[in-house]
Amino acid sequence: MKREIIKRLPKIELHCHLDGSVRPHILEQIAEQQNQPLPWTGDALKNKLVAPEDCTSLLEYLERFDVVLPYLQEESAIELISYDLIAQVAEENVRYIEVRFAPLLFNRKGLTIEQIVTAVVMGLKRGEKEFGVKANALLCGMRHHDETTNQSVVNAVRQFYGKGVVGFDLAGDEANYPTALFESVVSIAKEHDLPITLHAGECGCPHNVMTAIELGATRIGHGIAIQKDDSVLNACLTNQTTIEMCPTSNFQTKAVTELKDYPFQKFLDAGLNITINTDNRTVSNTTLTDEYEKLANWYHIDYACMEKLNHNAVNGAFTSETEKEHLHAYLTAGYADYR
Ligand SMILES: O=c1[nH]cnc2c1ncn2[C@@H]1O[C@H](CO)[C@@H](O)[C@H]1O
Ligand SMILES: [Zn+2]
Repeated sequence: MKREIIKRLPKIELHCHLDGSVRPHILEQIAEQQNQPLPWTGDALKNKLVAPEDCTSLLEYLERFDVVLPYLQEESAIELISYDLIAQVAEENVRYIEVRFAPLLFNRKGLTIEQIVTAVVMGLKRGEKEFGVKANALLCGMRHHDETTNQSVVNAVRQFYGKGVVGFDLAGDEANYPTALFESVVSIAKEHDLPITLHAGECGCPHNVMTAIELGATRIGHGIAIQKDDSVLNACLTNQTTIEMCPTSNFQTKAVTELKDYPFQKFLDAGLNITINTDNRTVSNTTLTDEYEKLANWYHIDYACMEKLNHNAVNGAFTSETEKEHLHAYLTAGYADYR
């Protein structure tokens, strides 16, 4: 399987964090504009932004975000990284992307949640117009934030729903903040019929996935721990839950440590609606092309399988039925010569 072909084939991405996908040269540009030059350049800067080779946990992985966040507190910077993410994915023919971020990590200098969300949506729309990639935003509550703070994120999803924002997510430290703690916050999203995808099953706990489904999530971020409990796997099958797998990230965060324990083939054979994603392009030092290339090397998947994974992503996407029809048709045409 040729990398150039994988790169060129149409792709859909459902799980990509904005703040984990800031290219080093863009961060340098922002730092200069803000008169807070970075203390590192070149490889030293990259090493600060990318999760370490010997990363031991999700918490250690998440420490990487501390480097970029101080620079993402102004509207122009937020707009620029959003636009640049679309530029990045256009290069590898991602046709539709859902970009997620936690608005209340960008308010250290006093920006309101409306200003923050508007800046992201403007950047995504500018990218959409220039590169022809459809982009929608997902707003993340953070597990370490209090209930009132996370409720204001759900309110922002309501306010911006259909105006560039398409759903709610919960990100952050799953091991110390299990999904059940967020019942009331997620219920508000559910009561208002807002689409929900939750990070769950990234830290060894299958019951977090079960709780997420019970609370109304139709998609699960990572879901690796589903392999530990057949009742959870069956619940995912019954509910046709979409699973957003992120192979590189899953090894870095130690959701798995050995290839033999990675559940891609198991999930595929079981008939789960799995999709492939980058999670964080910079922190995980990856692209969607890299992720598919890894799967091709590890599992010898063919182009037809890649096409199926992308159709799964369209089915799980939080977009209109008309848009989904267009995306399915685009995929079908794009893979026609490679089945
Ligand atoms: O794999 C992950 N699991 C849980 N949380 C994550 C992951 N990647 C990024 N974030 C968290 O989501 C926030 C909003 O984008 C990031 O700031 C990071 O803290
Ligand atoms: Zn994630």
